[in-house]
Amino acid sequence: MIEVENVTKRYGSRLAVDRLSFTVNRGEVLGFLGPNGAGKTTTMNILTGYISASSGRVRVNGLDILEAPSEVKRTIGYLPETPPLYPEMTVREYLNFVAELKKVSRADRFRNLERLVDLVRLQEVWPRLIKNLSKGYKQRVGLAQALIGAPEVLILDEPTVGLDPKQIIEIRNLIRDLGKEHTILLSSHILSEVSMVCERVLIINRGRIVAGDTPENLTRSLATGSKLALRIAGPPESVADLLRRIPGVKSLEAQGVREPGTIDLLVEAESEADIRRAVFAALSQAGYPLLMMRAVDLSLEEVFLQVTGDSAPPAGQPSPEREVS
Ligand SMILES: Nc1ncnc2c1ncn2[C@@H]1O[C@H](COP(=O)(O)OP(=O)(O)OP(=O)(O)O)[C@@H](O)[C@H]1O
Repeated sequence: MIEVENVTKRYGSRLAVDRLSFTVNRGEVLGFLGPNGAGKTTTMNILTGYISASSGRVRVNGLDILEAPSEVKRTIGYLPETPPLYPEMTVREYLNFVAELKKVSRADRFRNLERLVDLVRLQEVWPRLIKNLSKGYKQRVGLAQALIGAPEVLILDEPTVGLDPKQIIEIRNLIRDLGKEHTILLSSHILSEVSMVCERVLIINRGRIVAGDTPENLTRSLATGSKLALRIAGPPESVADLLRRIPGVKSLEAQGVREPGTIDLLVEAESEADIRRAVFAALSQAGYPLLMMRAVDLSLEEVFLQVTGDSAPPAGQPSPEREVS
């Protein structure tokens, strides 16, 4: 649906996007993840025809953006980071105005807008001035303007930035619903957001793609060995000695005491080794009750930091844990 081939963008001597190539398949929700200044907005502006690339090629639905700009623009709905709203207009006036700009025929306009208002849930604020709306509603109006003219592709630049937690959940749910009928490219620097909403993620850093896969595969492929979080009732020294002797155990890390008389440990296994049964058997044989065992995945935060060149995840950001027993 979208083919980006070797796209480079320079601002003077600054290289914002460096030989970027990727495709977005029809019906896919693709996350575009990267730190500030990575080149996300620049890429999106090129895809939507707002700015031109210094070199490279973009095709949407088989059409080259430089050869058929109007057709390509009709296929794409764009929600820039700051939606282009007119504060002195009511929601109704503004969306009618956008429909006019996008040359939606008068006959289709009413039906188009009625459906949109339903979809984006704007009924309540339809007659109100845009300047008086909350940030969450303004973002919905922004989404509605992107959806006018029924484009197949939606390009959303940081759609939840500046929203409160409730508004963020609402907008994410809305994007997930829109993903059923649209091809979506969504940029974000919030890792949990892309893993919740997107089927595939591209991580971009300094204008280049440094990783791309499903969120699950990214976390799996970069994991060096599996980790287990354990809580065991028993004397810390003896428990640690016992665990160290189990074949396949690579390292142990004390996690402190969270329940009196118990010890919490993080056990890292050699790559591919499944040590769960051996851990259970050794502890039960020694009479040390195993109170908790969880597999600990590499978080998307850790993947992101690995591929963007930082060495460790920020302090106080533990990996999400997955219950296995
Ligand atoms: N109009 C411009 N003139 C000069 N440099 C620019 C311009 N727009 C962007 N840049 C630079 O290009 C690089 C990529 O910027 P871009 O806005 O695309 O990144 P981003 O990933 O969207 O970042 P953010 O998450 O902060 O919006 C940055 O170094 C930025 O300073």
